[in-house]
Amino acid sequence: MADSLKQLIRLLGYLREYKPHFVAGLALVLLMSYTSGIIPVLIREAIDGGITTGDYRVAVYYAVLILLVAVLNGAFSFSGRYLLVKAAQHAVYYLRMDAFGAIQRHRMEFFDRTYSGQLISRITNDTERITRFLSFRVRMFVYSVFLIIVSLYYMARMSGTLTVVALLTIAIVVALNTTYARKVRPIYDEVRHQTGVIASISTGSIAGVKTIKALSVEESLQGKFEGENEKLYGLNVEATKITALYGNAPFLIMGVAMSAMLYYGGRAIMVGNLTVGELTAFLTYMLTMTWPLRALGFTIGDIQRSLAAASRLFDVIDSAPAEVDPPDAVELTNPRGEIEFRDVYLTYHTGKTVLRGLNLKILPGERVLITGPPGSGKSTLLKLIARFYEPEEGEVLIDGIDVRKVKTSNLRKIVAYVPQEPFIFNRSLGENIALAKPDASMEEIIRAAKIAKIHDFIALLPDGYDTVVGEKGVTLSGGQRQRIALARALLLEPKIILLDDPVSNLDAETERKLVEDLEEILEGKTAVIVSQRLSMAKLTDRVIVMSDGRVVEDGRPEELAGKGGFFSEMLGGGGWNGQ
Ligand SMILES: Nc1ncnc2c1ncn2[C@@H]1O[C@H](COP(=O)(O)OP(=O)(O)OP(=O)(O)O)[C@@H](O)[C@H]1O
Repeated sequence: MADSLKQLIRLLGYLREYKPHFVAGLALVLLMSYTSGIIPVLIREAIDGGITTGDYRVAVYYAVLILLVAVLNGAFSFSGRYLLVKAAQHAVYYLRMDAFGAIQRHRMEFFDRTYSGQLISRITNDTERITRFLSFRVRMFVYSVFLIIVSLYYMARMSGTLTVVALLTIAIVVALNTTYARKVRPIYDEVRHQTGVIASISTGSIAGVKTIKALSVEESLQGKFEGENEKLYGLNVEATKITALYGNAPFLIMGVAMSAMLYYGGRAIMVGNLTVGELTAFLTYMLTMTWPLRALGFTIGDIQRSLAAASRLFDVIDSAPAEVDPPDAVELTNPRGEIEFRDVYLTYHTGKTVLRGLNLKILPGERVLITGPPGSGKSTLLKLIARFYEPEEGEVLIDGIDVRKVKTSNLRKIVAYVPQEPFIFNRSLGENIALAKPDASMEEIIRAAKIAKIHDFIALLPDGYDTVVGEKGVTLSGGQRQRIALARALLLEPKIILLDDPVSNLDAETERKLVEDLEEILEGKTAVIVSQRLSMAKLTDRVIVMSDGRVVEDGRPEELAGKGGFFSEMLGGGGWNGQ
């Protein structure tokens, strides 16, 4: 409870300069409740003071008054809703910005632990729920509670017994609606989840259509889809059953209450304890309250859930590092490109220890091939140089400085990491190359593309560098994607270039060309290349073989070729010169 209050206060803090709008919106909602609550009293006056006494002018007077109050009620409702929705949208705008910023600041490890779908849901579903809460639920809550108070006040002044009947009815209906909301919500959550499952099977089957057709697995996929579709159907039927039962029960109870009022009220009128106007007012109150009572049941259940959504978003925000760099971070102005691992240990969040006391020094301008069996920690080594992960023990140094002490923006300029499967965004080729330097000039982009040997291909496209890649745009081959990623990396003129398995997805001819071009691309840079391919060894002047997180072979390729270890096995008995 105290926790929920804290979340609520923090959430309201996001209203910032829109707090007055929010407060004014709430005040207008109160006025709206009041104007709704006063109408039955005016009806009573019209009946008792005009209709039953035959005073035509009194009846007309109240009719006009009711019309005026109704117009006011509409105006309050409109402006209250407008102000609250505007304020809520602003609060959620800031919240979304905060959450997105925090996600950007999070370290790689966070993304290993968190499902991307969950994060997307935080930014989309959770913020949507909070918007609804701040604009609609809060409004309905305030409106309903205040309307009930106003109604009970006027009712109590007319008849104690009838007010007790009304009060009992209110309690039962709110309890029923709250139970209904509590029962149906988990099912609707499952419906939402199941709809997601069906969507992901559909997208998977569309994205992976080639594999599905190649393996002829359409039928088994259809079977899987059918199973999930049946589940969704079952859930919807269950929700409908609960809705049918609980959705109608409150109307029945209201009906019972009104007939009891009519019976008791009728007798009270006959003995002169109640007027016709008063009874009509009571019945009108019951009708006026039917919908607010229903909304109240839902709102009560939703407060907790909306605050839980807010709390999930706050968790994402709070767990992100406030600053990416430590305050004493330095810049390397004239990097030489030396890399050193000093007794480095790394364990991933899964508990898997990948590096165990790694020691390694790579000299400026050296070209090193890192090879070894799968899972031996080769890619991890590259990721530590780029500081995607930080060692739990030991240090990774560039030019003798711990990478943790180098400003991230500076480090990204010095070290370029080209992943095995580079991500090409659904944007233009020019934007994709200039990703790390959005203000790069066209000359810079073209220069990088030329060095990466992709310029000629781009120049031949009708839209050149403005050609959009991806859905509804041009499709790139594996080799072209690699070269775009290389151009992207080269744009910042890095001193150190890290290539993670650059040729694994390429055919022999594309691989041969890339190796040839890399000779030029890597000119004057320290290069660390992870690969199992011999073609890559041809490019390098040193080979390091990793096994189980340690260096087991280290030397010039021609030296290692004859040693009978992993590298000479990789040569397949052909020897270094024989290749
Ligand atoms: N982000 C991560 N979270 C948890 N474990 C990881 C992560 N990345 C890698 N690992 C694990 O660490 C071990 C080493 O992985 P790494 O990718 O460094 O090996 P590798 O030698 O490059 O393998 P490959 O040649 O198959 O790419 C593997 O067992 C892998 O499952």
